[in-house]
Amino acid sequence: MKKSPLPVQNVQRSDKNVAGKEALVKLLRWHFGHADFRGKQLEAIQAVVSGRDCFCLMPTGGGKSICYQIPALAKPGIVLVVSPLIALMENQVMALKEKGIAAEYLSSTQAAHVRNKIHEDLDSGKPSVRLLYVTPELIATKGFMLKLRKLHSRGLLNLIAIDEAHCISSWGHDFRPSYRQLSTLRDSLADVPVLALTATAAPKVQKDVIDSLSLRDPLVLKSSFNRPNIFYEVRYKDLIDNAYTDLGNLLKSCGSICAIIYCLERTTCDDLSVHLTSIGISSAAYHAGLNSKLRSAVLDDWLSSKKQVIVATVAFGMGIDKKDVRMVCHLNIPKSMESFYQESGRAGRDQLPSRSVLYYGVDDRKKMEFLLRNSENKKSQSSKKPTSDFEQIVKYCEGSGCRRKKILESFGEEFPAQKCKKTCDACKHPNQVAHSLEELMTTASRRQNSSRIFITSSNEMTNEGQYSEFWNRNEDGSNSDEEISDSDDANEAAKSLAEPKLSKKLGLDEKLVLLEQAEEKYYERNKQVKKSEKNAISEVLRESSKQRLLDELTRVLQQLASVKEIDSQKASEFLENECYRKYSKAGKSFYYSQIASTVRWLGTANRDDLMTRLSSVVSSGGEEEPIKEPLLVEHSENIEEEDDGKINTTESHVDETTQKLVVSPSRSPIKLPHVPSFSEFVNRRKMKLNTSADKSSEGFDDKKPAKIMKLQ
Ligand SMILES: Nc1ncnc2c1ncn2[C@@H]1O[C@H](COP(=O)(O)OP(=O)(O)OP(=O)(O)O)[C@@H](O)[C@H]1O
Ligand SMILES: [Mg+2]
Repeated sequence: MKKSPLPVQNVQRSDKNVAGKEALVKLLRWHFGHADFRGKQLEAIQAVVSGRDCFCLMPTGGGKSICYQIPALAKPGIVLVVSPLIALMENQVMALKEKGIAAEYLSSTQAAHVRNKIHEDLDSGKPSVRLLYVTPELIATKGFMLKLRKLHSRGLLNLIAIDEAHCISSWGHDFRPSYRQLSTLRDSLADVPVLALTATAAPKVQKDVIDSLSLRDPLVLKSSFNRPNIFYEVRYKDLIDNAYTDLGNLLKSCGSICAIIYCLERTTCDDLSVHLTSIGISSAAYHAGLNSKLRSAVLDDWLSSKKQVIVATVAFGMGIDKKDVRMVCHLNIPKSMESFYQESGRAGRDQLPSRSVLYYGVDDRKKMEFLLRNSENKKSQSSKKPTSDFEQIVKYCEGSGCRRKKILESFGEEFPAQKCKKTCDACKHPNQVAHSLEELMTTASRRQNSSRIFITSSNEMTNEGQYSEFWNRNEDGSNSDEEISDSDDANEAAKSLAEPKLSKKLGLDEKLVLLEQAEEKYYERNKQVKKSEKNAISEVLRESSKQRLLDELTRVLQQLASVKEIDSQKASEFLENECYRKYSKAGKSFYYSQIASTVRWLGTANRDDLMTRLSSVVSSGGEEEPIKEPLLVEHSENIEEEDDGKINTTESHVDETTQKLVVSPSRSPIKLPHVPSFSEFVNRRKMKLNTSADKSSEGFDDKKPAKIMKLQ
């Protein structure tokens, strides 16, 4: 049953010009059912009720909303709340209405008659609304500003609250150009107190917010950003078999808890949600690729605990007030410590023990570096440094020592590790974490070369419009009247890397394909690039191919433990050189195809195959032989693609006296198992995608030669 609202009280004490605590606590208890104020809530409320500007920094879930909701009940007039998301406004207005508090929001998504009703109320002599939620875009319109001035002239504007105020700062992790226009509020409504609220802790953002809103001698309230009820943990993808399985097991071991899983890509959200559902965890995907109806249905199901786990991109969560989220997982590394703090902070808003688990992978790090570098290059005039912000979260994952300390110190807050009291994995299991990090470093150093691919590629793609949205919201978006985007920008960029839809765990193989596709797209759009350049095999591609061969060979040699004679480093160089010599003139597509074919051959090779093909790099156990020129032994089948697309089979052997490769037409049928060429591999995948119904076509179409392969 709804409570009847307490009449609006003028709680300002005439003697001290400070609102009385008792009256404010009474309002809090009556309307919200909380026993007392938390942290700095009371100070913030008293400041704004007495007419002073206030800048309020409180951690996620700290209770910032109360700081403007109570003033709306404590003083006559309207509290104007500026909020960045329609979903967030809806959520809060609904909750307030349920408590019997007269709150409304104005948005272009509402039916005209609803909006008209609110305007009528505002224009009336005595508006009933106490809290009016609006978007920054609406504030920027002349008509609405005129309305605000009128309200103000009638003494009806009590307070202007800017929620998620960090959105005004381009230093912040969630900059919204439309927030910039809020700087005009101070000029137009000079003596209305302004309350800026944020959970963003970076000092440069704080200063930017205060300056941009022209806050006058504001009371600056800062709470500690420590979230003692959250246990922080990092899991290393490179050291576990499958992150999906690991995550599934983790969730299962926790019982039917409420959780949020953040992924970088929409496709991953979909895939992971399907996986979790298949193992009996009720889950749903949420991202900007779903239509708004579906998204609100998913949100409702999750808020009402019909669904246990929501698998989402960063489009999800700002200001969502679900108290009992017990776990927030990041399946991919976030773009900054600020983003991580905000997102992980959605766990445990009820202050009960909760958990943050970040799955860190070297490949993910490279991908994120790639995206950030693109965005940084694109916005070269801007002074922000996404990549250096990113370093903080990389250190969080890759560094030893207390995780909590790292989070807090990145926000300029001193925190001795002893205070953590074993509430992070590094403090609770220091040896285990140190061991994992050691293993990770070994893996990472092996892969160092391949990281260059992404970095180089990102530089090449600087001008690509498709990547421009990654770091911040669209800076040209200001003309889209009240168009509040909750799209997951990172996702757009990632998506273009991730198509066609890939399997759950991206291997180097797929990544190279994606890179190749990205390169191809780039060349297509830059007609001035010469054809010859387009087809050249770059050093970067060669290095990455070597690495790819090395990875596969290492894996194969681990399986075939009896093969001790092959030096994988030399062997991978040998194999790469072989492909290069053969296809350097034909161009990178053929070269690449041959590399892929060799990798697949490695995957099927047995001891004898390896010993035969790699005989030149097999050590005899005594003195090491120098690597011979890669002209020697071919594996018995040698597929060459001719201009007409036919495949000629040749056989080769080494002439013992001359040590030269002798190639002769094949006399015998192919002996080794068929190794699909890269084109066959690609075409088969296309076929699979197109005719998924026809699951029976297992074999490859041998009549279709590799020539039809064209990367795009
Ligand atoms: N004084 C209080 N006592 C108990 N609970 C409170 C108090 N103040 C707020 N809360 C509760 O804390 C939760 C978080 O509040 P709120 O949504 O205002 O946090 P926030 O600081 O705005 O977080 P975010 O940064 O995520 O938006 C809510 O469920 C709210 O009811
Ligand atoms: Mg909030």
